[in-house]
Amino acid sequence: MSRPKAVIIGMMGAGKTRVGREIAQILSLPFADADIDIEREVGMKIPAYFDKFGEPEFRKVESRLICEKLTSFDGIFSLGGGAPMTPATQEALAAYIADGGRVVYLMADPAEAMERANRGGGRPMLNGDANARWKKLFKERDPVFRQVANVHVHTRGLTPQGAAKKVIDMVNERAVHVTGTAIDPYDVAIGEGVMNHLVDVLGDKPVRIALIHTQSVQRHSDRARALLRQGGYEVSDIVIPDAEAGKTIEVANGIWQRLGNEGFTRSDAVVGLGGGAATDLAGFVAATWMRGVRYVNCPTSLLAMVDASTGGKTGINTPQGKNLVGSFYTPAGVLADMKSLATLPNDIFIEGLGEVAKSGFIMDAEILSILESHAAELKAFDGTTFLGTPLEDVVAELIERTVTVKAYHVSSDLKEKGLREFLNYGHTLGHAIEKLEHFHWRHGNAVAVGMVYAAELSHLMGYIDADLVDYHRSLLSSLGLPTSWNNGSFDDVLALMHRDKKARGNELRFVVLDRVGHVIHLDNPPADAVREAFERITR
Ligand SMILES: NC(=O)c1ccc[n+]([C@@H]2O[C@H](COP(=O)([O-])OP(=O)(O)OC[C@H]3O[C@@H](n4cnc5c(N)ncnc54)[C@H](O)[C@@H]3O)[C@@H](O)[C@H]2O)c1
Ligand SMILES: O=C(O)C(=O)C[C@@H](O)[C@H](O)[C@H](O)COP(=O)(O)O
Repeated sequence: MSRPKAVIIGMMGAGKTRVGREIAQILSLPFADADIDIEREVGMKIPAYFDKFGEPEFRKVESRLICEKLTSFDGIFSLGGGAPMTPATQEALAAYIADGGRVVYLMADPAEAMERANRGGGRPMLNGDANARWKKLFKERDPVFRQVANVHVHTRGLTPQGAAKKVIDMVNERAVHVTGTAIDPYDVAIGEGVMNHLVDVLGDKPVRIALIHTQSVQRHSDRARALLRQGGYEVSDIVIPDAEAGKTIEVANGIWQRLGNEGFTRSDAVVGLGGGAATDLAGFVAATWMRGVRYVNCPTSLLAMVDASTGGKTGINTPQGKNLVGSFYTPAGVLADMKSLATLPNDIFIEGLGEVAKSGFIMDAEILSILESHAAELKAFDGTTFLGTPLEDVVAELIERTVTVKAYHVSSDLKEKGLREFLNYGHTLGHAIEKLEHFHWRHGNAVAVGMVYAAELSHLMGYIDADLVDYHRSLLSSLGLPTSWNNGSFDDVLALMHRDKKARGNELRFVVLDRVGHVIHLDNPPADAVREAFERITR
């Protein structure tokens, strides 16, 4: 079955046909325009068809033709302005995206688009006061287009060739579209240079941007700040303490004070740049300032790319435990720029593999195969020589797959009522270890030990065999991750596991495997199994 390389949607006058043709030419692919195909099929011009049969009939023909083409045409396919408003077309586009397709929303400057739309003439939807009609349609269609497309390309000031090149770059990037109940859809873009989309993702509403980052990623924050200033924003550069020391109420309070003093309003925005601790804190500030402002994450560690920056869990630690205060608040976009990994130390890269392996264990067994096949190279990761090597593509695929697992769990359960809890595999013990180690143990390392613990518990409960427990140990240690911990008492661990967010009342709740790629809840397991599994990870 063929499918288009890209489908272009946008308002009348956005340049869908012109830019679409350019893209097709650059890529040596065929180009199709739905409006031209319709005219060919019905044997008359669209305005005449509208006059004779009316819009509903036109939409039926249009939708049928688009649905056919989405599974039979392998070029660049441009749709008519109103096409994505038809529910059947929306469903077909969603299926196309689910199959890896790229629906590109060409976002032209409204004045330029109106001018072009008027110039062309012959548009039945613009009869009467054309500009007023265009604006009205824009108001109706823009939110739908944003929802329907998984690639948003701003073209203001670009020539058709420039816009075509931008679309090609964005279509060739890896991206995971996060959508679902209670989520304003957004993309996680993965690739070298994706940070360049920062201004596009923030949009033109914010005047001020709080760029929140740690000192350790200064090289990347300098780049972000330059991009933001070029984009015309006033940038407040906010440096926070490194790692978990940044995830505190005192740090958040300091930032709230700055935002207040610097006149941040509800239409201003936050950019979180750094490891997971920085993006958790930045998201928390964005969620709480004026009860919520737009934010974009630029994760710079592997762990932040695959996990922390996506999904909308934001938060801080308290003396009582990890991530106990926070909110579910989704970003407007995530830019996982592979260039950031060039400065990432080896041990912090390896830590990130803990959450990657977790996603393999709970859902995508292909992740485990990739980890197995490349364990030695991954373990030897060296950021300074990494870019441009075959390993970069392996890592990009691991990021895309892991984010896809996360997006799946988050899409129907943003607020973690059930399904999302599966992402917490290994975290019940993991968080307890982090706390007892005063956060000197890295999160991904603690989760690795936590997964071995959960596997032992599952085995003791009869869900999995000893081989699968051994496989946890051998895979994780081949990547350089720890599989045991022996620096605290069972009673302390148990007390902390009772404070885990999955616990209910006095009952412990765990996430355990019943086979590779499949997880279940384990509620209130017998006390002796909980203790015995702990004994087994201390050896
Ligand atoms: N919100 C979520 O869903 C979620 C998911 C997973 C983890 N987390 C949180 O994320 C945190 C762990 O994230 P982490 O592992 O990234 O730790 P981290 O944020 O502490 O970063 C680790 C260290 O690496 C440095 N660093 C990051 N990127 C770098 C780069 N490119 N070059 C040089 N140094 C760099 C950081 O400054 C820090 O010193 C924990 O607080 C965890 O609770 C949140
Ligand atoms: O997104 C989720 O949901 C997760 O559980 C992902 C975890 O990998 C992540 O470590 C998260 O921060 C844990 O959240 P918490 O609610 O257990 O604090």
